[in-house]
Amino acid sequence: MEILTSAEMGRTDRRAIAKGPYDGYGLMRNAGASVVDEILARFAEVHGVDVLCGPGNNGGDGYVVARLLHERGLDVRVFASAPPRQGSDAALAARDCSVRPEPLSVFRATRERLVVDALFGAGLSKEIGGPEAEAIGSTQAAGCPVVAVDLPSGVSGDSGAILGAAFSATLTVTFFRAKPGHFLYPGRERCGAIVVADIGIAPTVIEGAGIKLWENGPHVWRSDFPSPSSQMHKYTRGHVAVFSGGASATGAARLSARAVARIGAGAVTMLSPSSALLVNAAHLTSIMLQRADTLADVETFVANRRPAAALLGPGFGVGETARLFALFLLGRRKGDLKGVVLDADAITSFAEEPRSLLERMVDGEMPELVLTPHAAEFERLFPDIAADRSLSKVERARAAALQASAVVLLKGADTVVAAPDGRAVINANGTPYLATAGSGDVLAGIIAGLIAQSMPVFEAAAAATWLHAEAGRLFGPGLIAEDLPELLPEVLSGLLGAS
Ligand SMILES: NC(=O)C1=CN([C@@H]2O[C@H](COP(=O)(O)OP(=O)(O)OC[C@H]3O[C@@H](n4cnc5c(N)ncnc54)[C@H](O)[C@@H]3O)[C@@H](O)[C@H]2O)[C@@H](O)CC1
Ligand SMILES: Nc1ncnc2c1ncn2[C@@H]1O[C@H](COP(=O)(O)OP(=O)(O)O)[C@@H](O)[C@H]1O
Ligand SMILES: [K+]
Repeated sequence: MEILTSAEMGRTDRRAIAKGPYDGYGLMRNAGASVVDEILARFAEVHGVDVLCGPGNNGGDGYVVARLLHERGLDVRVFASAPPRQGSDAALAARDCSVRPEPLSVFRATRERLVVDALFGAGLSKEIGGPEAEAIGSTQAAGCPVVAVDLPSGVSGDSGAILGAAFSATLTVTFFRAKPGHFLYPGRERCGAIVVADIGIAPTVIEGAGIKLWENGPHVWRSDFPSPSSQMHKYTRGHVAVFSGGASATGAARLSARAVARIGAGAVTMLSPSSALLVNAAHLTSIMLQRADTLADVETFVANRRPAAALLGPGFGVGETARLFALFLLGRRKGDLKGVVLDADAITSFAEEPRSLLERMVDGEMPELVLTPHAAEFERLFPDIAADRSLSKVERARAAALQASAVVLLKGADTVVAAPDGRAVINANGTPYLATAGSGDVLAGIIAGLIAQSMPVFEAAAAATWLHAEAGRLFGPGLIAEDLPELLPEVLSGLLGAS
């Protein structure tokens, strides 16, 4: 499913109205009716409803909700912060609603009554204050159920930021397509359950509109997902080089290597410094081991063994060696090395001089780069982008992807994956159980393993994020990073259809 910004949704509404069959008020009636359907289905025991209406079209939806619930015999009160603009669709909706509005300033929430929040939706343009903020405070104190129309008022639809104050909804009913603020924190935790209602806008209305943001899921990348063909051998199935850290830091790379293998790459070689060879040898079985202390060692390995993808960073150590190895790998030809995943220490190694990485020479023949920073690593590599508080997480990841000519996977509970061409996904199937040491190392391994199997890099990073989160959810409480690669076969069976 596409995710639309407020501006894109506004354009979509206008196109839909121009195309018909519904005019603006028709869409508003459909929107209100869809909210009412959800209320009746989910809050059957509620008899009293307070509908809070703002001055715009979001308030207009509220008047429709109030009218329909009143016609159903519910005890409905309407509280309006300001009257709708004369001649607007909202004014028509208010006219047709026989429940007389009271001023918002007299509204006091009570535990028994449902609150319908129709103060602001896509049009929220400044911080909430005054009677609107008091209404939010009163509702929160009462602890009553809240159904938000389109978005919980106070949540920015574009960034998920809280503008002053915001409702915490039990249920949010949005229209046609979700907005970034439904998926990005902190907005996401204010939405409660999210329903995307069909209000009679044909999906074809957004064709050609250049929408480049999606909720992450198989629909984004399933058609590029690799499966082995009968003619393949282990090296054509994808060979990945994973770089190990020193003797006391080998576990991270082994987690990555295990994930590379489990996601279906045919062969994995661990490149290990001499100091860690014995530790790695004691722990590796199907994964091959190769000594690599110097750049010359890496050059020889790459020239002779031609891995399809390389992963550098987990447990590797921060410093000159990481920079040297990374820039060497990125200087190969795509025909030899499809992609390079730089994670963790490999990202931090460029903190002092990000330009040597970000402004490296790039042409279409060079390996693709995937960067997988968490928020702190992101700030080290992209301090200016991180400091710009006006940017949403999607915009930050996109700006970084453009600057680095790389796919950027910005981690967190709402991981965003962005490509230099502007395509981006927000991930929504995660679980806090993924916040465990080594979990990111597994994710990086899954990406490298998919790239080695010829999956395009943006799709590989998006798929890896989703699969990693599915594995985390499948295990649930007690999850440690070691569990994640072992859950991939089950997740893959679900995705590909067990045979
Ligand atoms: N035809 C359409 O365009 C449709 C629009 N729909 C609804 O329309 C909504 C968008 O409507 P609008 O663009 O009118 O926007 P809103 O109704 O979200 O808000 C706009 C109004 O609020 C004021 N405002 C914004 N922030 C404020 C603040 N912090 N304090 C006080 N006043 C503030 C603005 O000056 C403006 O008067 C959507 O969220 C959706 O609920 C639906 O009815 C479906 C069809
Ligand atoms: N609260 C959360 N909800 C969902 N996913 C999370 C949460 N916290 C972390 N994650 C995910 O867990 C992984 C942690 O990776 P990272 O920060 O690199 O940890 P490590 O370096 O220990 O492996 C990332 O994929 C991240 O998106
Ligand atoms: K609202």
